Amino acid sequence: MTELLNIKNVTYKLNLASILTTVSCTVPTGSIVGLLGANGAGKTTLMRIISGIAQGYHGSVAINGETRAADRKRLVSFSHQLDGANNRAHLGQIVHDYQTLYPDFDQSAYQQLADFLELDSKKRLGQLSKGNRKKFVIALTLARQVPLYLLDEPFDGIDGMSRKKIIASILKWKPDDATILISDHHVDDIANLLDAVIVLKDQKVVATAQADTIRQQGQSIEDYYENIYTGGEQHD
Ligand SMILES: Nc1ncnc2c1ncn2[C@@H]1O[C@H](COP(=O)(O)OP(=O)(O)OP(=O)(O)O)[C@@H](O)[C@H]1O
Repeated sequence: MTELLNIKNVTYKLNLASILTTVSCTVPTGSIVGLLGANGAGKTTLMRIISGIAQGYHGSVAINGETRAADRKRLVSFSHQLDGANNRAHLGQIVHDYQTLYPDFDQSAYQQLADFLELDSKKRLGQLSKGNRKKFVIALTLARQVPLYLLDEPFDGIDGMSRKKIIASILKWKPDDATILISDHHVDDIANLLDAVIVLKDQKVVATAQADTIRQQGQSIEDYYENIYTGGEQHD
């Protein structure tokens, strides 16, 4: 399997505080990889670095061999939470803005996802419930046609049935060569989706494993994560 993402010795500080220390890992093309870790472990920060948003780190990040942040930005769709977006804007307007901003935005893919997730484009952003806002973010993120998707806690605040629906939408939509890095606190929610896991703890990657290897050892991914969380480092 070819490597889509290759992170080598990434170290990152913010206001003199260490956030990530010599983080190294790889993600194969076409895989769905869980980025697991407790609150504050650095998952969002690592995604911000991968996507080219966070600057000033040491080490290297390559997506399809591209290491410059400006080049990586074109190759990644990151699930921004629309924090800066105008709450009075209609969803249709925001979709239009995405089309203008991202030439790789696929309107028909968006429409399929939006229909499946029952999003109403006539609603204003501020009228959406927390869960529906998350669904909107997922549809916008997955509608871009890029090699790498970064989904940062896509299910936070979403009810169980909607979670199932979003997971179904990811599986239904996913082209074979699309690669997804997904973070979530509820490991059991995403366990069935995953081909591999990367665990962050104390600023470092403390474990990497193939999901099949974990299952062959008779463990659930949730148990594996709990063992790492309470124990030490483990690598395939
Ligand atoms: N702007 C900032 N200034 C200083 N420290 C920050 C800043 N943003 C994040 N941090 C710190 O960086 C660390 C990693 O944060 P990050 O949001 O990446 O973790 P996370 O694993 O995504 O956490 P969560 O699961 O709670 O979302 C935390 O200790 C956090 O307090």
